[in-house]
Amino acid sequence: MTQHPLLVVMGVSGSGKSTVGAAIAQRLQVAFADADDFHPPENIAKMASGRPLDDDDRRPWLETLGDWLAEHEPTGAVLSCSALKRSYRDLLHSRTHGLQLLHLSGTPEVIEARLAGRAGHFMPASLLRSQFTALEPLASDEPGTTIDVDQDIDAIVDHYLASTMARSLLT
Ligand SMILES: Nc1ncnc2c1ncn2[C@@H]1O[C@H](COP(=O)(O)OP(=O)(O)O)[C@@H](O)[C@H]1O
Ligand SMILES: O=C(O)[C@H](O)[C@@H](O)[C@H](O)[C@H](O)COP(=O)(O)O
Repeated sequence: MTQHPLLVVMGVSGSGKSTVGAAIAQRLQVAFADADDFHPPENIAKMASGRPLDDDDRRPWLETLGDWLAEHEPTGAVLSCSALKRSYRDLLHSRTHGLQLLHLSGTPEVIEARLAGRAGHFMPASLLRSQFTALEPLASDEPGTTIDVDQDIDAIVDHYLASTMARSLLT
């Protein structure tokens, strides 16, 4: 692990990005942000009305997120962000150095059950199918780790921290 890790926790809605991202940031003692809090009101209204975002809706949001990450390079940070497509992740990389990714991966069944149990969020569970359609899992040339979300939160965090520690010992 680099001294000041810069990490995006990615995945579809309900995969646990906010929960796991905040827990990793706490363990690493670095800043945390949730990309949901950077959506303009139009994006929130669109999702809340049951319509998925498209590339044009997401571009300015991703640019803002890339700038947030770049600002936090000196101290390290964790950002939970869907980052569903390779092109979105490439945009974040283009504004940063040394960005790592953690993909929280799960079956539609497991994640649907999580969304059903989550209250008070603007994102309707009906959009989950479109999230899986858009999702492009990490490719082998992308710097990151994929972890199955069908385990408890502490296990996911421990697995991630152990895997990055092991990788840093090998480099
Ligand atoms: N590993 C897990 N095991 C059980 N419940 C989880 C796990 N990860 C997240 N949750 C719960 O699932 C719901 C969705 O998690 P959340 O962090 O909001 O996902 P996202 O930010 O990806 O939409 C929340 O109610 C959260 O408490
Ligand atoms: O790119 C998108 O379509 C959105 O970012 C989406 O993926 C995200 O999931 C929503 O903002 C809901 O927020 P949660 O992921 O917290 O459900």
